[in-house]
Amino acid sequence: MSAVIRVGTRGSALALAQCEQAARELGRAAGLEYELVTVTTQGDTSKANLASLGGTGVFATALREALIAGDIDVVVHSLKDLPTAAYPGLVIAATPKRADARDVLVARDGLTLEALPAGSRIGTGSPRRIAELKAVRPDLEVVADFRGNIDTRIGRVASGDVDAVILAAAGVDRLDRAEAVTERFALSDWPTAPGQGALAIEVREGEASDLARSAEFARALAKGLDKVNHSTTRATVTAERAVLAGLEAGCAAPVATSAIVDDGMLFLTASVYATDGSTKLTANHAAVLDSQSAADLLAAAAEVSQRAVDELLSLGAKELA
Ligand SMILES: NCc1[nH]cc(CCC(=O)O)c1CC(=O)O
Repeated sequence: MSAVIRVGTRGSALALAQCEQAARELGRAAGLEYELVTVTTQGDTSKANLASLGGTGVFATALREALIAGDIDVVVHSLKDLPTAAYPGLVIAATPKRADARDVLVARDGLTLEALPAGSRIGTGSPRRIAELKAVRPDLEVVADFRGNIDTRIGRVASGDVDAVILAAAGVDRLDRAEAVTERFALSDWPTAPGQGALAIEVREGEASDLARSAEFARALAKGLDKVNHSTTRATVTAERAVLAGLEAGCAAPVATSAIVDDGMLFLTASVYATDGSTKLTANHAAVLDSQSAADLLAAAAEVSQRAVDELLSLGAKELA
């Protein structure tokens, strides 16, 4: 079959690298060729601080509009940047196997967070990372007006502009910059953003619509999406995002959640921070998995996230987030 899957992506180096990898897997699984289609989003062009843009969907909206219009067949998103609210007419059809969900430190002279001298300047604009940092090292100085792509951010350490930056391991690894990392923070004491390190492949709902190019193409694409979906990743990110939705918080909120599947159980840790790091509320929950079936995993995800939301709300998360 000669049909080509048109895969929409942002144009940043990271977006292109991760999209290329996901598209290659999807093409192979579907038995179809693929091409990348770059779409510029508001998050790419705006100079404003991401938190002040409202956070929700600044990277996703233009891609989603192109998908609805039928200009592309699928979109590869960083799941972390996708608002939790459903987008009418679109569904997340696959979440490929997640990369490293941790945050990392890139510091001068090989330093760890503990070894950085008091007063060191740390670059990050993420309210979650600022709150987590202030909770453990209130003596460091946060440089919060800090944007730019991953190479730029790492470059600001090399140039001495800041002493360290905090980044997502997945982004650094995907861009082959792991050599710059001086510490990877354990998820158990430094949980990260819901969905961090995971990709979401989004499609139009009910691909039988007249936008689909042929029934045969739609069937091959659906089969490929099913194959690249990783059910453990799907369950863990579903649990994490359900916490964010349950707290009615956005992706810029100081909410950190990390779920893992280990030893026949699904574990979830969820924390809500006061922006200044002075208060941290944490809920830890686990559910036993009867089997590793997709349905079982999703049932466990729903259960642990509901329990975490209930606990965080009863602890007063609404007043903090
Ligand atoms: N908010 C920007 C963003 N969106 C996804 C990633 C990294 C890759 C990922 O989490 O999948 C990053 C960069 C960062 O937070 O350091």
